Amino acid sequence: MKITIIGTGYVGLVTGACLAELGNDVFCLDVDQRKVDILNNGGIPIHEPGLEEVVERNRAAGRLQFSTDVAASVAHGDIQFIAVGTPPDEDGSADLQYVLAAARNIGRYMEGFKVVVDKSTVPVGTADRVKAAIADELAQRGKTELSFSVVSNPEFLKEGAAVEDFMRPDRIVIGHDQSPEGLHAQTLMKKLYAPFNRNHERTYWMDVRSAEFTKYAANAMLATRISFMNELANLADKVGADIESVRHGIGSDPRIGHSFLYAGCGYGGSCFPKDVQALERTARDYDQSLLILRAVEQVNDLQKHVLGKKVVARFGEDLAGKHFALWGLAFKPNTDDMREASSRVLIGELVRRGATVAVYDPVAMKEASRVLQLDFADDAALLQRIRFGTSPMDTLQDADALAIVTEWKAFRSPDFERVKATLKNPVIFDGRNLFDPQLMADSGIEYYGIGRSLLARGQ
Ligand SMILES: NC(=O)C1=CN([C@@H]2O[C@H](COP(=O)(O)OP(=O)(O)OC[C@H]3O[C@@H](n4cnc5c(N)ncnc54)[C@H](O)[C@@H]3O)[C@@H](O)[C@H]2O)C=CC1
Ligand SMILES: O=C(O)[C@H]1O[C@H](OP(=O)(O)OP(=O)(O)OC[C@H]2O[C@@H](n3ccc(=O)[nH]c3=O)[C@H](O)[C@@H]2O)[C@H](O)[C@@H](O)[C@@H]1O
Repeated sequence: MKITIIGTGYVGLVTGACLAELGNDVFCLDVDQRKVDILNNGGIPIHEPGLEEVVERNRAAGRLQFSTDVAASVAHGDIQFIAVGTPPDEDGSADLQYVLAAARNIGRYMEGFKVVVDKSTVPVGTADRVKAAIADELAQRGKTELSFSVVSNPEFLKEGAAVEDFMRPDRIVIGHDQSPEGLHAQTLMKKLYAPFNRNHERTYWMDVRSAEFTKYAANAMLATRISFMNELANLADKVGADIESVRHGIGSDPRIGHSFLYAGCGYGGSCFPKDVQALERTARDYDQSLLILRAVEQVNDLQKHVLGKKVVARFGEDLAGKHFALWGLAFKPNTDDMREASSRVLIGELVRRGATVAVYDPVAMKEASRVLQLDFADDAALLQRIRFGTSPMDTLQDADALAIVTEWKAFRSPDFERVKATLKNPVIFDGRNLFDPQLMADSGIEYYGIGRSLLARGQ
């Protein structure tokens, strides 16, 4: 099938590459000439495991092309995926300017029937606005006889496992209407997704608004589980319980399940923070408040300070003259994405209190350097307090303590004797609960996890 993907970011590039891998003829459009140049020169603008190979293979086979040519992109695909960003506006709502610009472009150039698929995460009712934008452009061209259908097909992939998630989806949610165009769109979407599930056992067909809502409901539920566990972990620290034991204890109930119950130093990324906010904003537009989600957001904002608080409790408010090692910068492992990463909050807190830090991340160093320059644009002196290390061990030199923010595999089994010998004080603040507190105690390391009180072990 001939497919156009509008927006070649995380979602657009993965969607385009994976659909090309299944034999489709895919045209990826982006307004960012730099991105398109990188892709056309055999590079890849993001770090995503396995993606480069899929892109390269399909580009070489002529099934995947990248361009900034809007007219050609509209002419190419019978199905036009909109996968542009929907960042938060100042009031927390999703900023739809990129989605609507993409829609207008389709209306401006289309010459035959198109299925327009909203893959971006968009508030309930956006499909109607996309439809109106396209219809408006067609009216301006005097081409109202041209027909199209707008379908909602939200994406559930996770960064760091995006190719795998796209190729082996738990579910495919498709919202369409019951008009003749909507039913034709359903037929085309069925054909497109047939290789993922021949009998469509994983596809959930629904109306457009429910599909749009499903995406926010999923992210809000996942964020809720995390904030719930984080709040309990903070209490576990006080009452002397171990949140890891509690996690196993509750996760074994199939009604609860084991996934997404890891306490830590807060959730980050481009989606949970913005989607929780956007759903709250939608509720407000309808004079309803989502009390739970407001709490989820507040708990997360506080949780990003939890490591900083533990550092202050151990070393005091004034950290001048103190030096810390920090492992992990990206918001999660296997990505270089720094959006809303907890590391940024901790680094800010340490350097503002006068400390210096040496940081290391297996893949996010370049992106971190770019982002931290923006974070400290108003106070370049603070930026001088950050050193980018060459390895995890390198950061430990002269450090008073180690803080871990991202659970990269490479951090899971360090040589603890060496860690202890290199640090000035054998102190670890572990924001992702990588280590066993008992093992740490036995190794003579002063260990601060999240909700892993040693009291629980009678220490
Ligand atoms: N990143 C993720 O893991 C996931 C993201 N989503 C959602 O997917 C959407 C896209 O997210 P990302 O891929 O992360 O964003 P991104 O920021 O990585 O990529 C968006 C791309 O769209 C391009 N763009 C903007 N306006 C354009 C236009 N008019 N025409 C062509 N290209 C245009 C930008 O230059 C950029 O390259 C968002 O709504 C997000 O919430 C959904 C599931 C997972
Ligand atoms: O809409 C989106 O963009 C995507 O958002 C999340 O994916 P992503 O943000 O890539 O990463 P997650 O693995 O969900 O992690 C998000 C954050 O939660 C944190 N987290 C995750 C799980 C957990 O148990 N505890 C926890 O603190 C992670 O450290 C990370 O900071 C969802 O998992 C995807 O299904 C969704 O498609």
